[in-house]
Amino acid sequence: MSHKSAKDFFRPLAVGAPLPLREIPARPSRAIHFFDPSNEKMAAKIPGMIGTVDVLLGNLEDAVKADNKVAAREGLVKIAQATDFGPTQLWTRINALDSPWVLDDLTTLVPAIGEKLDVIMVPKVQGAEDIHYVDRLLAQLEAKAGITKPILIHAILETARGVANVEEICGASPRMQGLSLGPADLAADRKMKTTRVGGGHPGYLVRQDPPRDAEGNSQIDAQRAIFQQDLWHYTIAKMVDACATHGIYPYYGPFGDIADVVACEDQFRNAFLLGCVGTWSLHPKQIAIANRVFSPSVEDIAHARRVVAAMGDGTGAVMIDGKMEDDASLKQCLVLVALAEQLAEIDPELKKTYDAIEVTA
Ligand SMILES: CC(=O)SCCNC(=O)CCNC(=O)[C@H](O)C(C)(C)COP(=O)(O)OP(=O)(O)OC[C@H]1O[C@@H](n2cnc3c(N)ncnc32)[C@H](O)[C@@H]1OP(=O)(O)O
Ligand SMILES: CC(=O)C(=O)O
Ligand SMILES: [Mg+2]
Repeated sequence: MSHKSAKDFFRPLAVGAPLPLREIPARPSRAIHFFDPSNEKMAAKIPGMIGTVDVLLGNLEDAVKADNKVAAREGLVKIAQATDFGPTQLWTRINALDSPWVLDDLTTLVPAIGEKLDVIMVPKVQGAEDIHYVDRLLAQLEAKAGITKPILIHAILETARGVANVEEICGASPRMQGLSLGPADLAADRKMKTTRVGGGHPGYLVRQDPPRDAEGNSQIDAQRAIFQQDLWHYTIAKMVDACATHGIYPYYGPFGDIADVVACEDQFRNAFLLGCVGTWSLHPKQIAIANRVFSPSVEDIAHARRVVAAMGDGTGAVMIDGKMEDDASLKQCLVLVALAEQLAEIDPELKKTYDAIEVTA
């Protein structure tokens, strides 16, 4: 197998294409809000959402009817050309690489709105070869269109082979911005016996051991606590490790039970705690949930700042509220403090909230 030299990653893949980035910027992306550009009612709401959400994503793939694929592509071009997105990023999800639409998606979008597109999400990525294909094609199209900044690639992890190859996918190109979990297609591809778009399942559980009677016999019919387990823990953890290794960003994905805002918040928070930087929003009501969950809480920032202040030069150990803090807990606190600072730069309300926190001794 031939490998590129390390330096090859910093050369464009087409003469005249922009130089690849050496670091992926840590731009806030708590919610990636999906809209169907062929749905006129939905599309009309998009300009008014700028500044209320970190990322707006024009979706061309699943959830767009086959008859509307061209209208969605053209609708996205129209919206992007007519709109100043200000602080909000513009992403798209193109059709799958084996579909009849994807080539036209790329050859239309890059020349028409390539300067405005921050990230292209590629669905059903199976391995590095899929990223290499998009990488080279983007370079050719960028060069031809005179695009000045490289368009980044985000892969959806939604096939068993994609999960098995997650490391090579993350490292396949300097364009790789991040990964999202695609729980619906992944469940189907793995032949999981679920019927949902993300979230939990009441059947996936662990039950408390049965109590025993005086003779030591198990009382299996007794009332016992059950603990629902997280179907996605393994994949999200694997994704987070692969992204952290490669300096790119992991995201949860869709939560299809739009009405269940409580379980949605739980699922998002599990992903936040495990290391994800954001999630998807399918409906306007999920944006506020994502923004809340993926912004560190006042309590966490208050505690983190206390640890930072108490740790001085960052070495040694101190006791705070009966707990030992040292270099390693300080590093965790610094992750939260850095995230809060980054979010405060783009979110004035959050800045006020974080500025008002008093650091106690
Ligand atoms: C597994 C995967 O691939 S997940 C990713 C693909 N799926 C998607 O992208 C789905 C995107 N979301 C949607 O299509 C819709 O939100 C649906 C189908 C889930 C629900 O749509 P509706 O039944 O119309 O929702 P609802 O009636 O609550 O909508 C309320 C308002 O919000 C608007 N709205 C709904 N979703 C969105 C959205 N994603 N963006 C902007 N506006 C929206 C509706 O147009 C409606 O406007 P109105 O008040 O002026 O009539
Ligand atoms: C996110 C997505 O596309 C899926 O769950 O299949
Ligand atoms: Mg999918």
